[in-house]
Parts: sequence; C-alpha cells; structure tokens
Amino acid sequence: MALSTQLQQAVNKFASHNGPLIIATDFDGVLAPLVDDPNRSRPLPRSVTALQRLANSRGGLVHVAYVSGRRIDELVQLAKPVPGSHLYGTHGAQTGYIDSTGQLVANRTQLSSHQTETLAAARARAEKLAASADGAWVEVKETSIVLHTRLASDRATALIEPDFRDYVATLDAHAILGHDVTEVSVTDATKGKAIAALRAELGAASVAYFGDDVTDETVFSILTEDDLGVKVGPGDTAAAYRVESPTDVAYLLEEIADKVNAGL
Ligand SMILES: O=P(O)(O)OC[C@H]1O[C@H](O[C@H]2O[C@H](CO)[C@@H](O)[C@H](O)[C@H]2O)[C@H](O)[C@@H](O)[C@@H]1O
Repeated sequence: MALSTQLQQAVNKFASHNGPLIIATDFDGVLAPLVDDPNRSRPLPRSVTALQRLANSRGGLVHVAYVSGRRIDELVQLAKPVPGSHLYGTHGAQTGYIDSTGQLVANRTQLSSHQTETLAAARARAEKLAASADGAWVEVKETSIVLHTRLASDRATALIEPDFRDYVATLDAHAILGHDVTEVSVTDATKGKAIAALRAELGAASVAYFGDDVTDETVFSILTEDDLGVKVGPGDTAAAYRVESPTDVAYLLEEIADKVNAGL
C-alpha cells in the first residue's frame, strides 16, 4: 500500500510531536478482519507487532490504547497488549491497563438494581427475537446485550432489528449500532469519552485513532487538526483520513512505528 501524500504528511506530523503521544485503536474490523463468528476473530500479526513496538517507544512517551466493544478480558486475550497498554472494553464501560507483570488490572463495573433489571428485560426481548430468526443470536456482556444478525437473512433482520431498537427506546438504556449488531447498554460510556479522559490524564500532544464503526465516530468527532483520525472502510465519517482494510491499518501502524522510532 502506498500512502497518499496527505496521509504520509499527517503521519510525519503526528510523529514529530515532542510530548506524549496516544495511539488508540478499535479491534473488530480494524486490527482484525470481520468474520461470522466473533470467537474466530484474530488480529493481523503485523498490527499486533507494530503496536507492541509502539508501546515500547520513546522511553514511555508513546501510549497505546485498545478501545473496543468487546469485553475487556476478551480484548486482552485477542489483541495481546504489552505492559503499559491502556484497555477500554464494552465501548469504554470497562477500563483497565496491563501491569508490569503482563496482567490485566481492570475496574469492576457496579450496576444498580435498576440497571440489572433493564439489562434482563433487554436480554429477554433479544432472545425472543433471535429465536424467531435463523442465524440471529444474543451476546451477553456485563453492561450490555447484543443482538447479532450477521448470519440472519435480510428479511429476518429487517423484522427483528427495528423491533429491538423500538423496544430499547422504551427502556432507560442506550442503543449502540454496529456492523450487523444492535446493542443495548445501561451505561452512557462512549469510546469518545474514554479517549478524551485518557488525553487529559496524559496531557497528550496528539492522538492517532483507527476505527471502522459508528461507535468510533464518538472519537473522530473530538479529534483536532493536531490529531490523526483514520476511518477504516466505507461510510460517513468525521475522520480526516480513510484506508480500506485491516491490511492497510497494519501498513500504517508499521509506518507510524518507524517514524516514531526514527524520532522524525
Ligand atoms: O468496537 P469493536 O472492537 O469493533 O467491537 C464491536 C463488536 O465487535 C464484535 O462484533 C463484530 O465483529 C464480529 C467478528 O468479526 C462480527 O461477527 C460482528 O458482526 C461485528 O459486529 C463483538 O461480537 C461485539 O460484542 C462488539 O461490540
């Protein structure tokens, strides 16, 4: 892949900042190609290695963050983050980091009884709808419920997705739309809030962010001209740059790692 002149300049500008840098990335559709079974999803090895190189750059001034809709423990298992990495699971509802021994240290989410009841109601509705559509299934997370429709027919999806969305609108909860998923969350966490908090905590000079989904727009929309926002794949976006696929992301991460380590 050859970078456009504008994207190459943006990479050079990102690497030229002297202060702390954040390289943050979504997982599914960005580090890992989308697949039918989330359990079979794997990140591209080149991206894993590039992020591990970046996490060890400039004597600790480069911070790597993984920001995903996945559960935080699942994200760690799949992405293989190195010590010092920042982790955000379930769209920012779960936060943590990898300590010096390689262990995940994560904050526990405490749900109120109202939130637990809301989640149970959403789960019951999602399971009923999934049972009515071949291929649809339900994923249960600590703070959200996901109705997956990737393997359901278009006709079935057109019936059950709007039904679930309408039901969610009657609950004290938030709908999160993604690739062939409708998720209902009982927290108001977003990826954008997570990255804004990390930027403030670290006093970062610049943030590079990679994402492919609607949820990633909450990050792209808070980036400035000093940052590097890269949308992966098609669709409307507030990101300034776009690449086509996880393979392009691997190339770009290697390029950023080279430039950051060269001290450009
Ligand atoms: O924020 P992300 O890292 O992109 O996570 C979003 C969701 O990812 C998973 O679902 C997506 O990837 C699956 C595997 O490729 C695919 O089958 C599904 O259609 C995609 O929506 C995960 O299962 C969800 O929990 C995440 O919220």
